[in-house]
Amino acid sequence: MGSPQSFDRAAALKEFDEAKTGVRGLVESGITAVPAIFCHPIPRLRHSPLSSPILSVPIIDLSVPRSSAVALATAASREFGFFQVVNHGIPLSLLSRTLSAVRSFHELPPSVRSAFYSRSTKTGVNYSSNVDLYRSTAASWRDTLRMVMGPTRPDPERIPPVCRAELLEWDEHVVTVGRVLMGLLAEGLGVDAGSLEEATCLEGRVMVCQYYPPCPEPEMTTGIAEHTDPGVLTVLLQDDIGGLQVKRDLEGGESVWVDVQPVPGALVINVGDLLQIMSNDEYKSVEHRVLANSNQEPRVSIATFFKPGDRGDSKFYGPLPELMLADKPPHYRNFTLEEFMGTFFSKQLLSRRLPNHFKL
Ligand SMILES: O=C(O)CCC(=O)C(=O)O
Ligand SMILES: [Fe+2]
Repeated sequence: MGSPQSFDRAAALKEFDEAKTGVRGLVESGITAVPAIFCHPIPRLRHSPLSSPILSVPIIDLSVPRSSAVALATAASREFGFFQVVNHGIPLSLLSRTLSAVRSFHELPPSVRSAFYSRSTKTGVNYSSNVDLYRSTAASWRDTLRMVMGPTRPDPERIPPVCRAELLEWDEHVVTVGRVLMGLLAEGLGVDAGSLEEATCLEGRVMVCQYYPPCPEPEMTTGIAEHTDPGVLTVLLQDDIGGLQVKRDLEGGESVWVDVQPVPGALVINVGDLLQIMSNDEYKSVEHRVLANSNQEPRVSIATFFKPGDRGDSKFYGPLPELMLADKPPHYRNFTLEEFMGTFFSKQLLSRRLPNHFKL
């Protein structure tokens, strides 16, 4: 039995969820304070302008000679776990068109967008607020349209018409960039450039179209709580609002948050937990978060999480076998993708250090 307080919270979560219009719906209703279910009890997890102005995430020009691109992407993945890329080959007009289409979806009239609202991922497309709503200590100021784009795409009819063409086109371009990046990062490990693609890492794709409405009390909550991404690699398109921060460890055990400054035309790339494991800790999957939006305008971002498409129960993942040839002991045991993702979904975003579950 829960205490009266926890009963109230459960009821409030249910009421919010059943309205089916997300955080945007609260803002549309004219609220001027952040409801209790979003208030973070731990001040350090709230919005805090503690970012370091002197550190920044590396920006890599993909039009440099390949050997330089390998060296830069590899160094950034080892040290930061995050970098931005420019001259990636995706037409710049598509970046803004895709972001606007996603914004249009989240700003559809409540009765139209609520038809897509669901916690079920069965159809491969669902709109909801807070993937971990019923598991987290505090909800975050964000709504999400989520699509499983691979290994098989959803029935296009399931994708909201207002952003359908743009997201399907976006997915194609993201795969092209993903292939380039996985090639660079595999080469940087000293294994065959096609190793990650051969491990089907381009095939499994989940696209999340995030919408961070303006928040009346941004210091009370978060846009997305600190977490690492479970997959292999994340390709993120963000608009010009800002708020994404990456944790950077300093010498002496301290850490600071570093802003991922919006750079026009750039994509943000980060290493996920599976790539940290497959690279046997050569590359780092790093904690990041998004502050609750303190601007007047909403923030929009689109993340594609790449993960292996091969999910058979006889297919095991772990440190790349080619890496183990060089007499290095593996840091992780092998596991199936089902076991890996099961561990991911059993946790709230905040508490996960997924690779630790598989450490030897
Ligand atoms: O919106 C962003 O900038 C980041 C979102 C994110 O980290 C995620 O969806 O995993
Ligand atoms: Fe993330």
